[in-house]
Amino acid sequence: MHTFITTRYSNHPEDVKNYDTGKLRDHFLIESLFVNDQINCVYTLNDRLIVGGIHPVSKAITLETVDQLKASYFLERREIGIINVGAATTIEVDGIPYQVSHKEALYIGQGAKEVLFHPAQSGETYLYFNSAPAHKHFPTKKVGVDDAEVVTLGSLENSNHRTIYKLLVNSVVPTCQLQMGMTELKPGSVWNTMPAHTHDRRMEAYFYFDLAADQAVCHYMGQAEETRHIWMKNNQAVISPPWSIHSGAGTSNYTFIWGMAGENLDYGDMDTIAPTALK
Ligand SMILES: O=C[C@H](O)[C@@H](O)CC(=O)C(=O)O
Ligand SMILES: [Zn+2]
Repeated sequence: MHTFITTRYSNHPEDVKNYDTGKLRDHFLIESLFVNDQINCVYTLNDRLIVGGIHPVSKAITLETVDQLKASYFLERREIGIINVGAATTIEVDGIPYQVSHKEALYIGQGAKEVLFHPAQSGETYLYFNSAPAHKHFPTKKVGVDDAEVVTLGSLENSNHRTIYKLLVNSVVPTCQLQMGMTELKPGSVWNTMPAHTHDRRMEAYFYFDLAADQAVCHYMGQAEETRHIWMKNNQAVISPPWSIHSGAGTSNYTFIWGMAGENLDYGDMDTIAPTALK
């Protein structure tokens, strides 16, 4: 057994108003994703997304089923999206090897029985994943940065100049409900997802990486008129309930992975909030 998983419950926004720093962090922050030869994950009851990290070092490790699923194998009733944030490696899906390089994604559809994560030949493998319930099979597909739908948003003047790589979105790969991508902040830009938004139809998880060890990101959550913040370090993730904004400002630039599950597959379905409307 090399998989460790904890459950996080859903939260009512009226309740979250009363959370202090520790309680906010306990409910929403995922501090430790990468442990040698382990899969570490969180099962959130927000759309039942599983958020996790895979770090094979001395041996190949499999995607094991977990008690939360009551399924004979992990992907029996689920789909998964994996993004490599470390050195190039091989992921085997029912015996078929996929080479996944740094910042490339692999979508694996419902029904794949054996998924094997190999350690990198050179360098270290860090794989970040999101998995959502799925009741239909779609083919496994590797998506590189060249296959992504790319948009550049913001400006250096507004400290939010960034490139959004939509990797696992329905124009690139068919999925049941999962959408994932990666946003890179340009040097000198620190704000992500500003103007902020909510999408009550879908929850979201953010994973911050490529952040220097001595720098931090202040992640904002909550309803627009009642925001809270969580200070985060490199390689940490945070859960955003459907009713919450999700935005951050770093003490330097960084990259992050966003992943969503819920009601529709329309990336553009967002209710934008003007910066002046935030409280
Ligand atoms: O619902 C979409 C997600 O929140 C992100 O794609 C937003 C983002 O990467 C950004 O604006 O920087
Ligand atoms: Zn969003």
